[in-house]
Order: sequence, then structure tokens, then C-alpha cells
Amino acid sequence: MKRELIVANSSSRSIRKEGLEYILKQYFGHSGFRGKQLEAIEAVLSGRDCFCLMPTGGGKSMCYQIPALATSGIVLVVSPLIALMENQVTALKAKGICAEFLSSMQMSHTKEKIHEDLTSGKPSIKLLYVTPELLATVGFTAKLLKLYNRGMLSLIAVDEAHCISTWGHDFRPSYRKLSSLRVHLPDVPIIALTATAVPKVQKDVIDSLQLRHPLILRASFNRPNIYYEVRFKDLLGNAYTDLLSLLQSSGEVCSIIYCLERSTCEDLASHLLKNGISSAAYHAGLNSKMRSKVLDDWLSSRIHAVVATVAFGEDVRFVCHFNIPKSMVAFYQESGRAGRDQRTARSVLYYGLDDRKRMEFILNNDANMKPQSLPSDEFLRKSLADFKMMVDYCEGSGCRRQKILQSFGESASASLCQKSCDACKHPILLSTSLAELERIGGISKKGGLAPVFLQR
Ligand SMILES: Nc1ncnc2c1ncn2[C@@H]1O[C@H](COP(=O)(O)OP(=O)(O)OP(=O)(O)O)[C@@H](O)[C@H]1O
Repeated sequence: MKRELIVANSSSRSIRKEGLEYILKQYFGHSGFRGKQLEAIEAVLSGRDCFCLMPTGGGKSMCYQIPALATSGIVLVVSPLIALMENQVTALKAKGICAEFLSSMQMSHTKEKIHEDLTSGKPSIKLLYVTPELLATVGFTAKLLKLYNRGMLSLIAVDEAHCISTWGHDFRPSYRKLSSLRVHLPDVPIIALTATAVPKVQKDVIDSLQLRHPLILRASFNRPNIYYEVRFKDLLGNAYTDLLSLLQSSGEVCSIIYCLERSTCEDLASHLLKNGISSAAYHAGLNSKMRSKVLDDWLSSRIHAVVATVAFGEDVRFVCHFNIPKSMVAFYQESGRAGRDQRTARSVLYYGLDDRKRMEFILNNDANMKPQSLPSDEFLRKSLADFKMMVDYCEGSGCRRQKILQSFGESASASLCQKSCDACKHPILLSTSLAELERIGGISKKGGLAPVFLQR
């Protein structure tokens, strides 16, 4: 289906490029496209499917937001997290762009207003965000078909597309149902976007969504503006105190502290608050009113540090993991929330042997307890292998950046880092710490597993 272009009907590529750059500047204030953005935008505008592999903060959303403004129709965005949809819609509205999101959690009058606009002769909505669960309902499919038959649907963007794959770190069964999009809406181009680079995931996404000869765009995963660092809990007197002084010395910058459990979030947030850091806990146990309040307080800078178990936040300078994440992919996604504006940012991971044991216990348990898409022994093998990479990131003495990139199958020379990780900046300090950890591990009375480095 040929898209109706608002920016320029001319077939000349340079004129169309100018028009797209004009939209980018006018609405988003950016002076030029970054990386592969223009290629992705031009592909979908010409009606071609696209698979877009860009790192966190790489500017994926522009690849469907610009087409929404450059065509007369509506762009449907499938997104897995209500908090992320809410974030994006709020940010778009602040720029004067008509965007809405639909989820089962919304008030019925809000939903009705959105449906009214969609069924009107000339909808004002340019971007409509929905959850995959909603998309799978018969009622919503019928509404979508009506839009499609009126020629109002210009593009479908599947964000966080790795959720489709059982090989991805965040498999969501409802994402599987997105395969019906191609069946119901055969002429609408689809752009799948992800920051997960595993080849099996890429194949799964392309097959499941039935993408037709998609343009495959792949950008480097290096985030040169993030400084990576690991701090060893077992060598610190008190990790809470260490984190507190880290936050105090950073000034009032926006920070996220990821924790494994809700109770740790609550404890840490109140500890920080008592010590003068404006902070709040954010996790799935809070009701939607509380969550919105935290988001509001964050956006209006009333709080600077959010202690979370789940994805949160934009424009963050400092991301801390107070407990080791379960995989490199999870770590990359979460630490990648820092420095999305390309300015310098910092990632600090607090690593402790107890945390490592706890995660190994959780992964073993998960494999036995949860119904999985893979057989449980295969699932366990995969999740322990994913976790081992994360442990190696913490316990190894080599460049952290190189380890991240290698885990995504990207070759990276040691010189790439430019001393922007603790291993490259302070190699002697790190090897002293590792030796000390090894010594403690050797006399550990904590029982359980011995540290990995003793087994090497
Ligand atoms: N062409 C550009 N020039 C300058 N800044 C840009 C450009 N494109 C995007 N950005 C900025 O980069 C940041 C990250 O963009 P975006 O949110 O689209 O990333 P993303 O790839 O979707 O990340 P994530 O995977 O975390 O969702 C935003 O602050 C955005 O304004």
C-alpha cells in the first residue's frame, strides 16, 4: 500500500529527506537523524517492512513517530509496559503531538473518548499505543479493521519485539498473537524494534510477524557516554552507606536504583529519604494511583532517585543495580536508561556473593515452578548460561564495555573503551579487590557455593 505523504509528494529523495528533517527539528528539536533512523523511516514510508536492532537509547521511537507525522494516517504502536506507554504519550503530548494509549486499566470514559476520535471522519490521534493483550481481543480487532478499511492505518510498530521470542529474555505469550496482524491487515507495513541482538530472537521475530523481505538495520550496541563500574558488596563496610555517599556526591541528578525485591526497594527508598535524598520506591506492588504519583513527582523533579524493580524513567544520569540482574540483556536494557540524551552518565552495579547465590536459587526455582515456553531443563540451562555472563562481567578483570559488546556478538577492541569503565581506568585497584575477594571467598563461613573465580 502506498503511503500518503504529507511532507512531500515528490519522488526526489533529497526533498523528502528535507521534509523529514523539518519534522524532526520542528517537533523534537533535533537537527539531524542519528544512525540508521532515516533508513528505517524511508523504508516504512515506502511500504516496506523493517527490522530495527538498535541499542537502548538509540532513538528507535523516532523510527515510527516521524512516519506518524509524515503521513495522514494513524500509527499503531504495540508496547509491553503501561508505564513506558504512559511515559511516551505524556512526552508526545507535551510536544503538541496527538498520541493516546489504550489499556484494560483505563477508566471507561477515557477509552470511549479515544474510540470516538478513532471512528470520527478525521481522527486527530496520530499515534495510538496499545498492549498486546488488548490487541488480541476480538472487540479491538474489529475496531482496527474498520480503521484499516478506511485506509487510516499507515504503520504498525512493534516495540520491544524480542518479547515475541521464547529465546528473548522477556517472553510474553500475548506477543505471539501479533502474528494475526499480517493476516488481518496485510497491506500495512510493520516495523519491529528491539535492543536484543541474539540471532535466534531476530529470526523468531521476523517469522512470527511474517515480515516480508524486511530491511534489516543493525546499529552498534556501544554506549560510549556511559561509564561502567562494579562495586563489591563483600569488601564494602555497608553498601547502603556507600550508595548514599555516591548519590550525595553526584548532586541532584536523576537516578534509578534497581533492586531484586519490593521490600529492598521500600527499605532503600526510606533509608535514602531519611538521609536527605528525595526518593521513592516504584514496583509492581503499588497501585496505579501511587505509580502515577511517583511518575509525576519524577517528571516534575520533586524526586531525584527512584528505587525500582521494574523499568522506569527517561533522561537518567545514574543507574545503579543494588542486586545483580539475571542476565546481560536485562543489565544492558536497565543500565541503558542512563544517558539517553548522549551526555555523560554512569552505571554502578553492587555485586555480592550472597546476591549471586540468591539469583542462582531463584533461577533454579523459576525453571521448576513456572510454565515455560521451553522444556524446564533447557530453560534452566539457558538462564544459568545467561546469568554466568553477568557474573563474569562482575568477577572478571577485563574491560566491562568489551564484555557487554561481546555478549551481543559484537567484536570490540580494548581501545574502544577509552578508560570509561573501572577495569580500564583502575586496573590495579580492580585486581587488588578481586584478590581480596578471593581471599575472603576462601575462608567464607557463609556456606553454599564457592565464588566462581575459585573454581577457575
Ligand atoms: N536524531 C536524534 N538526535 C538527537 N537526539 C535524538 C535523536 N533521536 C532520538 N534522540 C533522543 O535519544 C533519546 C533516546 O531515544 P528513544 O527513546 O527513541 O530511544 P529507544 O531506542 O527507543 O530506547 P529504549 O530501547 O530504551 O526504548 C531520547 O532522549 C531522544 O530524544
